[in-house]
Amino acid sequence: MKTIDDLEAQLGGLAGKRVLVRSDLNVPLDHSGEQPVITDDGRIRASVPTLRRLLDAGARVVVTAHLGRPKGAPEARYSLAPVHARLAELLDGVDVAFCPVTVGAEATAAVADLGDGQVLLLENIRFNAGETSKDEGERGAFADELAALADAYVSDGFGAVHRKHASVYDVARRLPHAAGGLVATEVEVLRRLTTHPERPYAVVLGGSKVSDKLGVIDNLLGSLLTSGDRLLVGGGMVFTFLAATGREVGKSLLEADQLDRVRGYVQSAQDKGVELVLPTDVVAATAFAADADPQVVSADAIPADRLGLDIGPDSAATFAAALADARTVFWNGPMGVFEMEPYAGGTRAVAQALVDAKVASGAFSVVGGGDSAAAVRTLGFADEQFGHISTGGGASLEYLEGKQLPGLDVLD
Ligand SMILES: Nc1ncnc2c1ncn2[C@@H]1O[C@H](COP(=O)(O)OP(=O)(O)O)[C@@H](O)[C@H]1O
Ligand SMILES: O=C(OP(=O)(O)O)[C@H](O)COP(=O)(O)O
Repeated sequence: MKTIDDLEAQLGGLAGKRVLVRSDLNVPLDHSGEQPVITDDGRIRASVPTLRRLLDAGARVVVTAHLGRPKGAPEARYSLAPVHARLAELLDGVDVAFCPVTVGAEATAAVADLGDGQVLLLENIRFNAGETSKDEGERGAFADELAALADAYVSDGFGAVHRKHASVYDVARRLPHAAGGLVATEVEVLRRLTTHPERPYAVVLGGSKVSDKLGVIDNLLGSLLTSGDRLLVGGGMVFTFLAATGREVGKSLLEADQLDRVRGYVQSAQDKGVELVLPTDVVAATAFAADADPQVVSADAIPADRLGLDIGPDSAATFAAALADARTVFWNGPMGVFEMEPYAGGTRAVAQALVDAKVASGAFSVVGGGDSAAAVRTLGFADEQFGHISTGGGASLEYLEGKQLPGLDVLD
């Protein structure tokens, strides 16, 4: 992949050049108060070194990013305005402007107003249907508009490189381009996770993007994980596993159309000698709320009127034991709704197990994903206690599967 140094050489310097940077600024926001509050600014902080590198070279930096999953039209709760405020604080001493649209006359004028060494953050790129469109023509037309804003493109939004989206993929085909420092660092870690990894290898999966992440298991079992390795499943996706193995899951998250597929995974893990570790107990509540009478119940007997919001204490101990002697661990997706204290125990226990495995046996432990990174930080762990905290969950998983990632392929 070409670096920013290569791009600089190719363009004869970056001073005065308009550089479009795709960052991943998809940070968790707490909307319970009057103003949204960023609960973990890790992705914004991770974007800063590449921006500084470009600003130091005298570039005019246009940043584009998404927040959440709006449906191709503006929605106030997904505005990047709070992210702009934090980015401006982190880029102390730099002029950081915000444009309330992504493309068109207003964006063009805002870019024209940029001076050397200044930054413009464009509003959530997913407010435009062209960004995520499956129609190549529609996506391409939007990418043309984006490309018209800049002289060069830097891909630094590692968390989104598995998406074939206009700002991740198509725009790189239209402008001189390079990988930013964050993408380069993340790819190095992924290479270490896939090239002669020390075993036992453990992958821990959880979170709520169930349909996205269930799909990766097939390939993980076929490629990365071998006999003696472990796959631990918690979070929202576990209920599809419990249901697939004949258990009632009450009102828990369930992907009913994936049951056959998941039965296949269970069989495949058995055939390959990969230990599949599922929870034996669950913290179940009457509603998706902290005060909804959380109770520990057996995973075999989740009451019909309850939903599972965390793995239970016995499961947490089993998960920790399965991680204790692992030499390589990749973890994506919280074990429960860690944002509410009654459902944070499983995530805390898994985080502690990763920390312990690093101390006890020098395990290489990687935590990936926006919410997973937020979870370990808000639960009081420090980045240094892990081998690496990755800004990408789904992106890392797809790489581990051996898949081609559109946003990386296009940079080669
Ligand atoms: N049992 C569960 N039911 C519903 N949501 C869950 C459950 N367990 C975890 N979650 C939620 O999953 C979210 C994170 O999922 P995801 O986006 O897949 O992770 P990441 O951003 O780390 O890749 C968290 O906000 C958490 O509250
Ligand atoms: O949060 C993200 O991914 P992650 O939850 O897998 O870490 C990225 O910003 C990608 O977002 P998307 O999964 O809505 O495309």
